[in-house]
Amino acid sequence: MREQVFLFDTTLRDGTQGEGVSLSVDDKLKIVEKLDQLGVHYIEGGWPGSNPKDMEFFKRVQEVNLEKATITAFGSTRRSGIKADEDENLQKLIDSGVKAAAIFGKTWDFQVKEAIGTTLDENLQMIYDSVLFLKQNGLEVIFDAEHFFDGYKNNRQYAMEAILSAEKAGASCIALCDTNGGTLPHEIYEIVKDVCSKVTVQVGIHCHNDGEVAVANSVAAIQAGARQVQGTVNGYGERCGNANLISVIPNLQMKLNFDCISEGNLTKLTSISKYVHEIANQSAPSNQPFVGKSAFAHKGGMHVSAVLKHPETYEHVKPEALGNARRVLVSELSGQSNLLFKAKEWNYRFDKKDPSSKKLLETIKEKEHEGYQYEAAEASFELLVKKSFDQWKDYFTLDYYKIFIEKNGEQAFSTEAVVKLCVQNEVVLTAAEGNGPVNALDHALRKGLEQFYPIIKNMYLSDYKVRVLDETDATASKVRVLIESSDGNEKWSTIGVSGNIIKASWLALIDSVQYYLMKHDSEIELNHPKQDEHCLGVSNH
Ligand SMILES: CC(=O)SCCNC(=O)CCNC(=O)[C@H](O)C(C)(C)COP(=O)(O)OP(=O)(O)OC[C@H]1O[C@@H](n2cnc3c(N)ncnc32)[C@H](O)[C@@H]1OP(=O)(O)O
Ligand SMILES: CC(=O)C(=O)O
Repeated sequence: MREQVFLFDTTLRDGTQGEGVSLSVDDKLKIVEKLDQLGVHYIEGGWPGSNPKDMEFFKRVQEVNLEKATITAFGSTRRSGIKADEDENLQKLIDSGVKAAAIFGKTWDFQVKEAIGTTLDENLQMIYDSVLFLKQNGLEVIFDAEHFFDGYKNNRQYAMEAILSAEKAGASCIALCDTNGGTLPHEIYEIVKDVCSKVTVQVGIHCHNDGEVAVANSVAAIQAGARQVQGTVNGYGERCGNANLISVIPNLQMKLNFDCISEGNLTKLTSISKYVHEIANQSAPSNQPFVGKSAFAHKGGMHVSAVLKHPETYEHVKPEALGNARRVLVSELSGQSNLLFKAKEWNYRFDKKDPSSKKLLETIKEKEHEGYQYEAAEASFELLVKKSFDQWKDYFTLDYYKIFIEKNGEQAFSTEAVVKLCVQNEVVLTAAEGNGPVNALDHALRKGLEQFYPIIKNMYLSDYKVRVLDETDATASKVRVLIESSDGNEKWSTIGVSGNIIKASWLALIDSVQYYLMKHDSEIELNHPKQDEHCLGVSNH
């Protein structure tokens, strides 16, 4: 039978101790609902004794209907020299209206003396009194044994006395904290095993990631007998963060056969991770294990060839089990298999032996050598594929463009672009102003095209990035321009490379427009008679 591991999420408390992470009450409430839907057992919402925001959270969360999660409030043991019922922090835990509290207490003798400046005996009494007081007021109490592993290594007897004091007072779980995050998995395993043989209540684990082993440490603790795991979504937390529950859960559930959440809910991990990154305004690392965009992205030709035969050749778990997806990247490291995968994705008929597919691979490698990077510009890559397979259609051709930049005395810069195109057999000459040369070109191009293809009014540039490819050539360097475009529903990326930034931008810009028109070809076909040779102009490229 699979054993249950209880999940204790502290994204809303320890997660917000991470630099740059700040959540409003509304943000916290939204995350609570997601965590509950995932099947998390305890959600630590904050520290009521710390600030009015957390107090408001505990008030408002009472109105949220939760299926599974127990909302938990965080605090510390009573201050030294006062009684538990005189301690404001403990009182606020009760006032917060929660059913469970997690309080931290010192278990490292050095910290008792140096950080809180009291005697070892008084600290044991503080732990006992505080747990008992909360219990007597009807709360379930989880005792966070702060710095437990450092304490155990320094003075094992005292560290054990501290947690036994919490157990004696009625704590339901003793969560062993690697507060400084410097302990290694083999030490965690040994120490947790020893503790599990000496306490009768549930043992939990709370790891920080300073040695970059918080997930491994959490897993080791569960293997040694702990049954509650504390951590945060995406590993946010003080300094280098906490154990990332988004990785801990699948490791425990898919590899070690523990139950953490229901099997079906594993597929929610990718969307929950993204959701929390979004709300916390953090960029999602592409290489985040299990759920990142690159977690199942195959680039090397050898890998793709094998993955097409058997995905498990280069995947440790199935991406779809986590709500993620397999991707194949195209680059100078590609083989025919990468193209085969992409062609299938886009419904092209593709034969590895076809000379045009070999030619396409060569073109990609040459272009990448020039500075193109197709893995970041899939729309440009798809256009390249279209060209190779003679499925290309020029929706317009360029005769010329001219750009005028004027700076006149005190006046601000003014920029104007003139574009001459051939569209549907008609010559079109337009001019437009813009904030800068690329913006002016964009406006002039659209002005010329909108009358023929009104649909392009829906698209806009959502991002524009320039990268200097060889900075040793200073202003003569080649640049790579990446443009991201959107129509509010879809996003697509295109690329241009040149020694001239305007030309690189133009190449990326026309790819973006060509791509959008190609994708909506069925909607514009009627307005698109065949071009006669008269007006073909020069190639866009
Ligand atoms: C390992 C962890 O992550 S613990 C959680 C850490 N998180 C936070 O600190 C965020 C929230 N904190 C806060 O809002 C504030 O620090 C408060 C409101 C809790 C306390 O603020 P202040 O009263 O101004 O105290 P301050 O933060 O300066 O110092 C902490 C005090 O708590 C005492 N203390 C620390 N740990 C404990 C403990 N386990 N039990 C009792 N007292 C403790 C310290 O000795 C110190 O008291 P002192 O000033 O008499 O030396
Ligand atoms: C309690 C806690 O957050 C820690 O010891 O790291």
